[in-house]
Amino acid sequence: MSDLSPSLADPLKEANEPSSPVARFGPEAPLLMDCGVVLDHWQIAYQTYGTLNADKSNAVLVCHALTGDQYVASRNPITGKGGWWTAMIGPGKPIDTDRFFVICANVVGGCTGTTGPASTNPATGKPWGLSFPVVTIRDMVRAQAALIDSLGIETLFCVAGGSMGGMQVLQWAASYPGRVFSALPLATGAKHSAQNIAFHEVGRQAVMADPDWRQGRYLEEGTRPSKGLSVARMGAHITYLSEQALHRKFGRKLQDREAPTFSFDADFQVESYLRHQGLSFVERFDANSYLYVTRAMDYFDLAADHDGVLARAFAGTKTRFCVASFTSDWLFPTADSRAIVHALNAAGASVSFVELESDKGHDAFLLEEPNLFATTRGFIGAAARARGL
Ligand SMILES: CC(=O)SCCNC(=O)CCNC(=O)[C@H](O)C(C)(C)COP(=O)(O)OP(=O)(O)OC[C@H]1O[C@@H](n2cnc3c(N)ncnc32)[C@H](O)[C@@H]1OP(=O)(O)O
Ligand SMILES: N[C@@H](CCO)C(=O)O
Repeated sequence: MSDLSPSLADPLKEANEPSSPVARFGPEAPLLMDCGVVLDHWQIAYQTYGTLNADKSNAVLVCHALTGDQYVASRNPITGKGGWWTAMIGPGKPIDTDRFFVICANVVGGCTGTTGPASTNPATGKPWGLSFPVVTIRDMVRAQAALIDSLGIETLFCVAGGSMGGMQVLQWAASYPGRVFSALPLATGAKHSAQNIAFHEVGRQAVMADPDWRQGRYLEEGTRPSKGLSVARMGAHITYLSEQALHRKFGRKLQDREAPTFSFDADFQVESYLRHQGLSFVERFDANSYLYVTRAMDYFDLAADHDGVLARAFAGTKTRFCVASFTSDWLFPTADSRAIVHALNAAGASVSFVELESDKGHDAFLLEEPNLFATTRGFIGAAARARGL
């Protein structure tokens, strides 16, 4: 397996050169959003890696998760860190940029260059804030389709992503069935569960309870609701891990001390770790974007868009699917993936399914998981042969 699991020891060393540094696409056509608003002026920030072939048949669209960005396989200029999926994408890697043209775009509502609540509303000259229209997963995908059109790509060879990225993969397959040759939804679901909505609501309330949030107008008022956003991330981060992973990493070990301090300082390593996750998050993410993007996930319910029957979302599909879940993922448990697979089978789709053994929880899809790399390599390789690539 060692050739399938590139080292993550130095993510910057692993980072690739994007073929489109800081590309921005500002379409002439307005974006019609599910909430009924028409966004006249908008843009998408995206990165590409590898080379588009002559007949434009080798494009892989990678969709990012909740707080991801377009820097999927190259240095992120905001954090200075390597891309979030450098283990998966690059020359010779499971999504091989020597063969495929990889595109990754920041979602609408996001905060790394694509239009979102922190962008300026041209009508007022001020940040949109909460006057930005509520975004759905389908809006994100509609915007990506405009980008893909602009690149002259009719059919994507593959659409891949985990978590909220996986929701976009499913939405792509449902909205544009003729434009997706293969689809790789990972650690995801066809709807957000009540428990997941509940966790998101706790996070949003933490943001909105911060007095520096200023009813969403903090950019105009020169404040930042860092404390609220940090607490939101701390809570959410627990859901991305697992009990086993927390025990393995930290157990009940104390942080830089021999004994409890009888205070509310971060005595335990796990407390110090969560504080670090919260603090580093607020340096790279906008609080209002957090409200909008979590909401988009909450609203996602693909069956509801098809008379309550998920299989109808995939009726007549020719797309080849590979669905994967992780054993320790309690945020998007294997049952969620099975529901997708049942619907795909009912729709007569070509689908394979794998439940990957891992104790790393939901975020396992972001980590060095040799079995995930092997699955991806195998699925993409077979699809490429079927596509004649
Ligand atoms: C698909 C997408 O779109 S990507 C989405 C956006 N990106 C992410 O969500 C990535 C952020 N998430 C993470 O980092 C998640 O923790 C994981 C699970 C993916 C990473 O897992 P791992 O690589 O195992 O890292 P781990 O969870 O141990 O965290 C390491 C960090 O915690 C810090 N840390 C570890 N122990 C402690 C401690 N006791 N006290 C304080 N900080 C600590 C490390 O210094 C390191 O900090 P750094 O990231 O600033 O360098
Ligand atoms: N930890 C990842 C996945 C969450 O689903 C993120 O923040 O985007």
